[in-house]
Amino acid sequence: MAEITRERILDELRSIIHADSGSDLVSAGWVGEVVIRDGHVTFTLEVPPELGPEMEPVRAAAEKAVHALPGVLTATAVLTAQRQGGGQGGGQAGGGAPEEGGPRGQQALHGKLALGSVRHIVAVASGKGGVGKSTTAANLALALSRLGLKVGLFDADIYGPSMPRMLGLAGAEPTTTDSAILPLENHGLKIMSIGFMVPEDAPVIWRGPMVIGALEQLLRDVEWGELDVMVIDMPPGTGDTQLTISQRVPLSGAVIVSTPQDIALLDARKGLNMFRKVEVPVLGLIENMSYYVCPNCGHREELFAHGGAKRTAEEMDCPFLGEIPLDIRIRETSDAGTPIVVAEPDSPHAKAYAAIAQALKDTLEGDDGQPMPAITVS
Ligand SMILES: Nc1ncnc2c1ncn2[C@@H]1O[C@H](COP(=O)(O)OP(=O)(O)OP(=O)(O)O)[C@@H](O)[C@H]1O
Repeated sequence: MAEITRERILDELRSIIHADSGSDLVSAGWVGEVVIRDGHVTFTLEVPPELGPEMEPVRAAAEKAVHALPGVLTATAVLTAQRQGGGQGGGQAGGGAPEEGGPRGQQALHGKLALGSVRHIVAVASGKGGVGKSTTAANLALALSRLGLKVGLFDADIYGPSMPRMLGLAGAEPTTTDSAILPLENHGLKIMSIGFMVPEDAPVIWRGPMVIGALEQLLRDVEWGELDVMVIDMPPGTGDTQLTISQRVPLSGAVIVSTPQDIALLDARKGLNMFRKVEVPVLGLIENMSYYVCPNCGHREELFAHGGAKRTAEEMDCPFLGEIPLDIRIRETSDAGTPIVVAEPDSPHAKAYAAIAQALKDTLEGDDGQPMPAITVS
């Protein structure tokens, strides 16, 4: 089978001419990201915003041309609007404040999404993958629900959406009406995940603008109804995608999950700085896999220099929300689709999540117990 390369695709796109300007797509500088994976090609066309509406036929022609290349199994072209001043660019969250319009991938995304009937939106984030962010997000959402709040959980972890499995909804599909997608419901939560919409192996080929477009569409089109809190399980890391979500979604604040090890804490600091840069309040740090208690003898072992997150929180002048032990029941219950907060509500682990949920609720509602208005950042 012929090898598909970026060059081969660009060559093909040079044959597509935009009639008005007489320029081909590559020379015009409109071809953005090109992702090739096992014969599946996805690319973005980043065009000046004023051309947007008339570019659909060009997009379709480009998609068809690339699809026709030998060895290409599927081709997807995504149209997105250039930021002011050019179509190319990029940058990482750590690389300075985003300029007007932000880094690549958020060009068409000025302003915040309006999620009118959702009172507070809280992002659960981590500087790196595998620290237990999704497990924490699920249990925290469930613990908030057990405090009497109406809670939604939005799984934005496009690189590995785990909520369908973790919340007992693997294989489920959301219902759609003419104008909206209805969230699924289980364990008292309203749940939406990118994992309900795409085949399991698809998310990894989505990058930058594609990710943002898909997430925006989901957030906008899902009929959440009235919610006290929406918990967003963020994609791990601190790159453009995370930054754009933080800028586009009217977050009340963010919670950062870290393990106690130094390296994870370094990443947690990056996460903290990312949210601060875009003026999203960091509501606190949670230390996951903090310690281990032997179920037989009750001996407590601090495997990874427990307490690192608390120290980091102090150093970075951010609240410390609490610690969750490393325990096989936390993993087993999540794997089985009924997280520990629901499966074993009286266990010390469920109580640890409950305490964090209470602290979070208090912060969101203000010290006097009165609901405070959602913080939005313009
Ligand atoms: N406190 C804990 N005790 C035991 N196992 C845990 C705990 N927290 C998470 N795990 C397990 O660790 C693994 C990774 O957790 P999880 O998927 O929540 O991480 P994550 O940070 O969301 O990862 P990613 O963002 O990379 O998808 C899972 O198998 C989960 O069950």
